[in-house]
Amino acid sequence: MIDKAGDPLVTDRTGLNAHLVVERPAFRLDLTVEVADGEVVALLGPNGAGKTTALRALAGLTGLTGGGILLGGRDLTRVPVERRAIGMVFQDYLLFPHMSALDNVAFGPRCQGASKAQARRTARAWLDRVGLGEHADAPPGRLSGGQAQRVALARALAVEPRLLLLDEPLAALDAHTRLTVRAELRRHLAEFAGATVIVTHDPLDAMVLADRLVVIEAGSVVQSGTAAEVARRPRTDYVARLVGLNLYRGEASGHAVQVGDIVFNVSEHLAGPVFVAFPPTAVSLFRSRPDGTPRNLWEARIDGIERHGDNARVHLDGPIPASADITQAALAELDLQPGRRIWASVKATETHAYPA
Ligand SMILES: Nc1ncnc2c1ncn2[C@@H]1O[C@H](COP(=O)(O)OP(=O)(O)OP(=O)(O)O)[C@@H](O)[C@H]1O
Repeated sequence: MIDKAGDPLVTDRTGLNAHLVVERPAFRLDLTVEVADGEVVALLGPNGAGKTTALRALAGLTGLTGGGILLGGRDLTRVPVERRAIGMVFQDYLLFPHMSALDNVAFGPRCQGASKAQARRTARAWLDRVGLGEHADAPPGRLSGGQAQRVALARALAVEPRLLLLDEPLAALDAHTRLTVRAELRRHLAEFAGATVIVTHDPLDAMVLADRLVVIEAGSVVQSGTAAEVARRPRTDYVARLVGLNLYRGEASGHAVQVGDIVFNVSEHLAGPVFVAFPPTAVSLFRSRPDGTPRNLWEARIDGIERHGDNARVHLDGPIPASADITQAALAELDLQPGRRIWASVKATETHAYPA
């Protein structure tokens, strides 16, 4: 079978099915990304995890050293960038500075063989859709950050791609613009029929824009699922910090979990290797050792304090690293200072344990 683009249709699969292997001297990316038509998947991960490399490999800008890419059943692995039916939005938008917004958007359809008039009609329709019809003649230099982002999105969508790739699409915007543009982008993504992959550092962008998260660390997928699934059962320190939880590996025996020298009482009944997670708000701090059970209790050293409005996050080191959220009033009352020793405890009902 041959599809419209003249390439062999190798399967009847829909959406994106990719196994990306990119080997470099000091880095190896090896991950599988599956995205259904109409689905938005966010690739999240720390610096250097391989997010951009994965996106560039999907686009054909970085060659694969193994694996392959199917898009709508077509094998794209050896198809050159310009024939991939892919739309891309980069962090800094990469608009052509000497062309008007309209010509920037018309560029893709033109490259696909549309007549000049037809390409401009398509571009105008897209600029109207993103609310920029009135700025069609403006060069990128006369657009605000939010407007340039919308032109970049219109340009990516004007080629009617089957796959949309967004690399930190909101990173260049100030906080206020980001809020509105994020909401608009979500609306456009909901209307887009193809598969979308978005790379972001920002958990909020990921949660608002994506149906599913794929967390990458050191070139591999460490966790994937909906934001709620990932947040509920983080499997690495990075994910735990992302969702604001304290996370430890331990050994469970019934309701007790041994984490180093500390025993946590947990509500779950488990055996063998487990994770124990609890939010910083579940940690209580005391100047002297509180009476009662020695479980869920440890002596720590204050490593640092961050103040946020009425609250403070206290970073603890000692037998286990942990964060505690307390009120500014409690901070003053306990006279907490970096370097000071303190007792920390956490309620069993606020810990959550699950198999590792
Ligand atoms: N062109 C290149 N040549 C060689 N190594 C590269 C190249 N680009 C990236 N790398 C390396 O590949 C690894 C993955 O980089 P990549 O940019 O994909 O990570 P990332 O997750 O997008 O990070 P960031 O969030 O910092 O953008 C890093 O170790 C990086 O130093």
